[in-house]
Amino acid sequence: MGYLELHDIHKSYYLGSEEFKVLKGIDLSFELGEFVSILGESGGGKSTLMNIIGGLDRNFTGSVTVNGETLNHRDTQSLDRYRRETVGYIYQSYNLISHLTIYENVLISLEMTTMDRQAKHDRAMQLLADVGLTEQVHKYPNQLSGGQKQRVAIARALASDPKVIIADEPTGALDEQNTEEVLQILNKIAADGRLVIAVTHSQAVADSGTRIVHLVDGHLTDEVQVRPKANVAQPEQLTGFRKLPAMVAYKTAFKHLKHTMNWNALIIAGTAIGLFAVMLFLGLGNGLKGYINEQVNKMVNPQIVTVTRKTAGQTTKNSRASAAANQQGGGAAMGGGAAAQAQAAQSATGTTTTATLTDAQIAKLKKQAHVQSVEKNYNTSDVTYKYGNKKLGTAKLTTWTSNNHTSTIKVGTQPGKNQIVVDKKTLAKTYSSKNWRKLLGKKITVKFTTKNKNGKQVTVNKTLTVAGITDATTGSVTAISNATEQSWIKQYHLKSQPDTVIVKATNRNYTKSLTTKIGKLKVNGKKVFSATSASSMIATVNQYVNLATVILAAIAAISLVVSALMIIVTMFMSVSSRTKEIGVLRALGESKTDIRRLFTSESLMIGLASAIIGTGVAYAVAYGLNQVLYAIASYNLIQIEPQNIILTFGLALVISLFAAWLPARKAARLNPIDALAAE
Ligand SMILES: Nc1ncnc2c1ncn2[C@@H]1O[C@H](COP(=O)(O)OP(=O)(O)OP(=O)(O)O)[C@@H](O)[C@H]1O
Repeated sequence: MGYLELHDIHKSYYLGSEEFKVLKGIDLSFELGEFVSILGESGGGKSTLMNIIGGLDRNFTGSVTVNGETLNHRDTQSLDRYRRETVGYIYQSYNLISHLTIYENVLISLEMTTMDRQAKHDRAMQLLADVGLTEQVHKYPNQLSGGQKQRVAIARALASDPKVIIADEPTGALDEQNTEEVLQILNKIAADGRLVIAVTHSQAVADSGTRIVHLVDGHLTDEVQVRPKANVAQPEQLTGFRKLPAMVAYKTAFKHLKHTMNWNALIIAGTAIGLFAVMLFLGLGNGLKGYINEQVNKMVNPQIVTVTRKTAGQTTKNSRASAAANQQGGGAAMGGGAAAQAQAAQSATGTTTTATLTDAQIAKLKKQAHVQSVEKNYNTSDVTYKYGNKKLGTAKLTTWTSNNHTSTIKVGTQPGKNQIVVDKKTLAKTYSSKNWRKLLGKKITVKFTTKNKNGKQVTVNKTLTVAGITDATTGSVTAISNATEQSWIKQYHLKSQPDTVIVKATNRNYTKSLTTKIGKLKVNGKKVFSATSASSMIATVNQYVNLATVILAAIAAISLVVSALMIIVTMFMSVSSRTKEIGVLRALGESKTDIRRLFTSESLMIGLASAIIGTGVAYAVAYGLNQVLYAIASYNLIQIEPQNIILTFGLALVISLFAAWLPARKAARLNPIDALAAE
């Protein structure tokens, strides 16, 4: 029984429904130690037979037996294994991988063995030394002569220590001297106990082997035993085998990426620009939100919820603001969102009514979860202020609460008992437009008319010390302390119910939920409170900023579609320019998965490089822009956050995987024979 046997092999090609019989019943047996030449005319079916022996062709009838076991041609995996473990190929046109050095060309075959790193290196170097190429190991194939290339191919074929070497016209492209050298090497390989099967139409080449088989018109016609085969004991298998590790595919992909860097650099740059733009817009969105937050929180306390009564229809007619307004027939000069809430609707008759909050309602607010404090806030419109005989102006008077930011006090402090803070623009500047600061510490009189709790008209006329001068961007703030207010209520028997209460949350994180909750609170089945807070305002503004950010980032992301198309084109170009390489790798025993991984990982590397560059540029541009914008806004307006980076890398990953999908699939599905035949 031979080491390798062919039994009744038939093979036909079809052009449409027309059948062309190429092999018409081949029976042949080979022994280890033989160098068999299959001699025949061009078109006689020699290469077809070699592809069947080498496990590249699956569409034939008959069987191939190796070492007593019949090859299962229907099972791709066992064919991959057969090529990986048993067969080594030498081609007429060398078929070296052009972007790998000759050392790497040999190593790629060793990567599917279980040898350790050092052993693989030593074997590759030894094999290259055996074919006289020690000096050339770091050269690329295009830097070698034809004879040298064929010797690299021989070293590669021998690398994984296969039992069978298939050589398809191994000397077809060589001159006489190189032909002689290659034939000597092939003879030595057979003499070492392997089986060498060579296809040739050269009688001279055939004569240098141990046996010649003639293939004519699909039949074996006659056999000539040139000399006896080498008689050596079957050498022990040098190594075990494994599937190609994923890392090797990544490394090979990286080498190819480097090799074609000029073109790939453009693709990477294009994709990086798209990713950079997405990231910058997201960073700008973050920055704007942060800036708005900061600005609003500078003006108002973020823990505060301002609560008033819900509708004018439910008002009581006893508030001081309404009394004053009724008497004097004027609207109050109101400032700030909270104060605006305090003013109820003006009726058609021109009277203003303001709703007040009862003690029971205030108690209900105090009971809510996450409430730290509840302060009464009194607002009185049309209050007249005088310094001596000099009238400073008429303005609303309010009580100082936690909602007033101390940063609004330009000079002085917040008011204590019998003290007042006055607004710079409406009052202090009347005192002196230049030396308005000098009003600080002066005593001024405060006068207004209102109805007391018995409905009687009273005039409040008090002298207070100016403790501070305010300048708030939200509007004019002239305020007394709650202690002063309470003493007036006592002295003049004024109503003690406030028109506004200031609810302070235990933590700014609760402000928004507390605002919503208070707005929904019911007394006697009716919603009674109207609640506003800076947090809910900020949330609304943030919603708009988010919307704008997403739209801008999405527009930028459109450019990524172009990037994806560019990567697809590159990958398709890569597949077609590497078709032969795909055939070689399959012949070496790489599986479809290995080939798919090769292209997918190259595309992923393009995506990854783009994301890294895009992120780097985004950070650099953000830094530069922030330097410029800081001068205007005193804030870093572009803030790239970790989740933006994650999103960008995610996008790059999706794009590159998507772009690689079709080309990698095409590459993996290539028939190894067609791939090897590619020009
Ligand atoms: N994929 C194919 N489809 C159709 N016909 C094919 C195909 N491959 C080979 N043939 C035909 O099969 C026959 C045998 O081809 P094969 O390549 O095996 O011959 P060969 O003996 O190796 O020739 P050469 O010495 O010129 O390389 C030829 O007539 C060829 O035209």
